Amino acid sequence: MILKPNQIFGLIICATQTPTSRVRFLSTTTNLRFQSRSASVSAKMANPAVGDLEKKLITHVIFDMDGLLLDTEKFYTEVQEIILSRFNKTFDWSLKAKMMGKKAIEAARVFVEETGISDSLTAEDFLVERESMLQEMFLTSELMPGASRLVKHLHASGVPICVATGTHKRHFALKTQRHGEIFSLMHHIVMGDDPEVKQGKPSPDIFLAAARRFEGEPVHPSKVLVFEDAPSGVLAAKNAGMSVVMVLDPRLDSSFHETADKVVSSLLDFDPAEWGLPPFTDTTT
Ligand SMILES: O=P(O)(O)OC[C@H](O)CO
Ligand SMILES: [Mg+2]
Repeated sequence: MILKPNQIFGLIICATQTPTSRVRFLSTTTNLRFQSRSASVSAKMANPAVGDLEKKLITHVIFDMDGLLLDTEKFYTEVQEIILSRFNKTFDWSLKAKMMGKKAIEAARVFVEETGISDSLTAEDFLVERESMLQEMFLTSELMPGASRLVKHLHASGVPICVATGTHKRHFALKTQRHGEIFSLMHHIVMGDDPEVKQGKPSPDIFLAAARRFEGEPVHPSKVLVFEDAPSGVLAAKNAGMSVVMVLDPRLDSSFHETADKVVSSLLDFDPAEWGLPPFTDTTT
C-alpha cells in the first residue's frame, strides 16, 4: 500500500508554535494537518513554498545527516529487514518513510507498532537487537554524492553551515569517524539527544535549535535553507518556517515531493545560485 504524506506520521507527537507563522501543528497516524488558531490548513498554506524572490534571501544553511550527507539510511533498512524476516514479514518503503529522520526510540515505536510485532518485541528491545549490527555498519559510512563538494564550497564561500541530525551522540561518533574533515567545517552540530530537542522531526525543535546557535543576530527562519532526505525532516523544516531542498530517494513515493520547496535527485544537482548563494566555480564533484 502506498501512503500519502497526510497518512504517514505517528500518533500526536507534538504541538508547538513557530516564531514566524504562529502555526500550531498536529501529527497523527492517519492524518497530518496544520492548524492556525481558528482553522485547519494544509501544510502548504501554513508555510507555503517559497517564491523566486524569497529564495534569494538565504543566508544560512542547515544539513540533515543520515541519507543526506552520509549514506547511512541503507544500514537502518538492512537491519530492519533482517529483524522483520524473523517474524516472516517484509520491510517496505511506506514503513521506511515513517521511520526516516526520527529519533531512535520514536522510529522504533513506529516499527514495532506498524508491523504488528509489538507483543513479541518492544521498541526498547528492538533497539538493543539492532545495536551491534548497526555499530559495525556505521564504521563503514560513506559520504553521499556531492556532499563533500557542497559543504566545502559553502564553507569556503563564508556561508554559515551546520548539521541537525536525529541521530544521537554515540552513533554520530561512529558514523562520522572517517569524515572528520567535512564535519569540522560545520559551525555546530545539533543531535537528537540534545536537551533542546524535545521532540524529533517533524517537530521543528531541532531546526530552531540549530538556527539559534549560529553566531551574531538571531537568524530569521526565512533566511535558512535546510537540506533533507526524510519526509518527516522536510515537514520539520517547514514547521520551523524555513525553506527546504529534498534529496529524494526514488524508492519513496513521489507524493512526498509536495511539501519541499525544491526536489533534487542528488546534491550534485543543487544549484546554489538559485538560492542567492555563491555559485559553484568549479566542475568537480
Ligand atoms: O536523518 P537524520 O540525520 O536526522 O537521522 C535520523 C536517524 O538517525 C536515521 O533515520
Ligand atoms: Mg536524513
